[in-house]
Amino acid sequence: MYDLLIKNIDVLSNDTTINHAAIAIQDGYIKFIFTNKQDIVKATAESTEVLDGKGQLAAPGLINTHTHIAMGLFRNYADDLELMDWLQNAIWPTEAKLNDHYVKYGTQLGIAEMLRSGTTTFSDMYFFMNTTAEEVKSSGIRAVLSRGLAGVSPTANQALVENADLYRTWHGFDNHRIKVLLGPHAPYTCPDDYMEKVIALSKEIGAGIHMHLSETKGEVENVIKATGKTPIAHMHDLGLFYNGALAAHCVHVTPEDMEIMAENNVAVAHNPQSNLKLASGIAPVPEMIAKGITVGLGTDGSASNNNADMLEEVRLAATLHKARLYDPKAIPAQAAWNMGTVEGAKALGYHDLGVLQEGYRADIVLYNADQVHWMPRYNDVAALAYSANSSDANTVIVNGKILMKDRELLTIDEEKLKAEIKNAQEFFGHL
Ligand SMILES: N[C@@H](CCSC[C@H]1O[C@@H](n2cnc3c(=O)[nH]cnc32)[C@H](O)[C@@H]1O)C(=O)O
Ligand SMILES: [Zn+2]
Repeated sequence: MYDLLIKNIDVLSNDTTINHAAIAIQDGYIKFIFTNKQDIVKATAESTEVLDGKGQLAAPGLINTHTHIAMGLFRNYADDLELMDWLQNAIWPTEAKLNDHYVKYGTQLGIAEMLRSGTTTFSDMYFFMNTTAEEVKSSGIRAVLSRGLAGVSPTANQALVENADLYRTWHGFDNHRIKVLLGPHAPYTCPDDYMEKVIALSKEIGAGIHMHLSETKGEVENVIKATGKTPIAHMHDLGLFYNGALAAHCVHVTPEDMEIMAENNVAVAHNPQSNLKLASGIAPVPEMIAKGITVGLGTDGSASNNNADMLEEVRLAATLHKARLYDPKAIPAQAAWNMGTVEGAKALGYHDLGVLQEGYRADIVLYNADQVHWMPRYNDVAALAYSANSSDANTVIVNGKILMKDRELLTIDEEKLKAEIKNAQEFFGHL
């Protein structure tokens, strides 16, 4: 018996489209991809639920490797500032007014937006994370959660306790639909003695690391001034990478930094839109990939993007580096698509996610490909990277469960959500 069969469907598996296929899902995994008609007839009779995928393309769900998802609450709140000005003068004073109630609806807003645009996994760094975990649980999306840890904050030690609790409560939930990392925020908010506590806690409980690193020129210059080393080299010397890490941004990294990252399994969350908008720069992604570093894509928070649309990040990853290097082959469509899917999965420690293949986790997006901007259908990966709209995502499945069907969210009450976001806007007001 299969829990779900998607039939009459074109399936994007790695770089090829399998036409007229059927995907059989059992216990959250892709059990079979059938192409033989008789097999499909048989599987139809053996399935609890059958979806007709006519006119649609099944593709792996997008994987957002770096965000602060509840920051959707601050979308279009303070724009056109550079990182430190934006954080210190706009965002942090406003975040001081956050509580569980607002984070609940901010998280729901982000999850609704991600599901609607074909994202099935996100990696978050924020606070009030137990609330975020509850929203992940009830919405059915996949998430890797970390509690942002700022050593300079008055709640620095309490934050460590919260992150450890988050790990103990949620890590591994629902066959690893939820995982937990520690979230030391950044070099400029985490002094060395605090990083030592983070590393000790990581070793004690076995949790991995998610940190902003080498985001701006100013950050790198300040760390060099204080320690004589780049942020990557300094964190390496402190022992942060003893078991790999997920590093967000890595815009300003040297060839020596890249060697350290490659040798120590430091994966990168590349956030091209946020880096452009905060005027941080362009990360040397082709160079990092050439060194063997795993690079995934992220949106960063919706206050610095200003949306959670991963297809935009795929498109930017595919185009930005071409122009920077005057090389159309710098990041081909397939490489950008892989960064948005299977490479992102690897960066988050999932090795059976991000490709539609037997034995892989059933996180699947059905795109409505029967539209003029998809035609002609020479190359579906190129269509996704260069032509598709994220709203072409029609049906979304995570862990074998349908979370959006024909553009209707099945686990989120959108009308209530919109009303709550209006209330939040009134509460936070203007700067
Ligand atoms: N300071 C918080 C915890 C930090 S959560 C993660 C933080 O990252 C911030 N953030 C969002 N985008 C970026 C970015 O691009 N670089 C650095 N920090 C960011 C975000 O506003 C949030 O404050 C506390 O009181 O416990
Ligand atoms: Zn960030």
